[in-house]
Amino acid sequence: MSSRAPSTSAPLEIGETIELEITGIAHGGVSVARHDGRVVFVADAIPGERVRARVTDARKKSFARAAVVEVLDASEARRPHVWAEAAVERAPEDRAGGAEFGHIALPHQRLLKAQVLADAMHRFGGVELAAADDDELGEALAEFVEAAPGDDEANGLGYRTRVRLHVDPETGAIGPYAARSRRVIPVASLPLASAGIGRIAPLEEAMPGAATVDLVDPSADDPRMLLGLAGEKTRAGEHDTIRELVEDRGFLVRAGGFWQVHREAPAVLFTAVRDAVAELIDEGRFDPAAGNLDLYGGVGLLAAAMAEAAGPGTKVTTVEVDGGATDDAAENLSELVGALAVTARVDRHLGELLRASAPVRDRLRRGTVVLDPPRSGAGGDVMGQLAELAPANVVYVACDPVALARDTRSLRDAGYELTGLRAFDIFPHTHHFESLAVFQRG
Ligand SMILES: C[S@@+](CC[C@H](N)C(=O)[O-])C[C@H]1O[C@@H](n2cnc3c(N)ncnc32)[C@H](O)[C@@H]1O
Repeated sequence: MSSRAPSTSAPLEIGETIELEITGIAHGGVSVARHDGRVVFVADAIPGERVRARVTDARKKSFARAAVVEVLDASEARRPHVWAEAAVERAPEDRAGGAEFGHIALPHQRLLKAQVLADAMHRFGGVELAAADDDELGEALAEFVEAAPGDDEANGLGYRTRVRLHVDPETGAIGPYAARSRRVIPVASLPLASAGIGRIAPLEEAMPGAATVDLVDPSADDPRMLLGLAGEKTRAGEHDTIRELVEDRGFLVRAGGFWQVHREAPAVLFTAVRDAVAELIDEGRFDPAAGNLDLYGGVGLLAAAMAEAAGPGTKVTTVEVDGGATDDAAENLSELVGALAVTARVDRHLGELLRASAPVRDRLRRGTVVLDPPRSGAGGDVMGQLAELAPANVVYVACDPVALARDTRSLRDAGYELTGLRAFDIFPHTHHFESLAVFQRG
């Protein structure tokens, strides 16, 4: 027999306006409140506020969604939104998406991101961030998520070197989607975008027949616009190679391929991985001649960071599913004599390595794996393969804290210890951030 008490929640109607006390932050850029015992995820609020919010989704029994329409008691961290077209003064359905923390002071955004990471690690990873008491934990969390260079001075604006806009199929109008919807919102400006993108963004034009407009502003090339046509299968910019600079190291990248969106993010992550590997070297735990891997390697940025710490002869194989990116990785890593770029799905490649000879398996066991999976994380199957491969160290770069926490649980269950955790605010004014976790085999 079920021991669950019957729900006493009064039904909520979409469009209804309710008053809410905002009690916390959730993963995904929304705050948490309760209404008649039911959880409500609230957009455009800040924990500690009292707001009036319009119900935007009430289909689920367990929770509803709402968006702030009036702030009754404002948080001290509330600021005028950095993007007029995303502000609470607009109707929720007319607010541009992609800057869901733009109404929050930058240091407070970082505190909320640290709370999300700590909560995810506690709930899904079984890891507690250590502190003597709540005050000390609060102070540690406030400093935990590191700012990218220049962001405090620029209030976190003008950093995006990649922006995707969408085309309204009816009118041809161009703009971002509204939050949690596929409605195109025309906007007058893109405050998070770099100046180069600002110059070429066709915000006042119409492009009937196009589906997407990708704007790219490389650090060592001119900005460009890539049009995705409705119904077209090939990805725009698949064959167009551009040049990026990280410190003084050049990288070839496909214009439509993966590259971090924040101007400073490649250098931030390159340095963080280089430093993590340097620490492993100091501890005598890194073997440059071992079977080192850079999984989900893109154009080889993090393999290059590993070699920067351990020397150009470091053996490292970068594994990436996108053949164009691997071609660029081979070129980008060509001066590193120990580096190899392989086009493969990570699970298939690890499957092959698990069938390799005993000496190869031994080299892999002595190795370090850097992995930087997409938002969904590496997942149970790949983590199981990694556990079987049993490398000495794992350096995990993560863009989703919950996926990182789940994969952390898998590694801990396989006998790894989490020995380092950092986080980087490389997506100001959004809820996104990047983490770096270091694990050592026990
Ligand atoms: C977050 S990006 C990281 C890229 C690179 N480490 C960097 O810092 O530029 C993730 C990469 O994983 C690739 N990818 C996604 N799924 C994959 C899979 N199953 N196997 C191999 N690569 C995959 C994507 O094409 C993308 O280049």
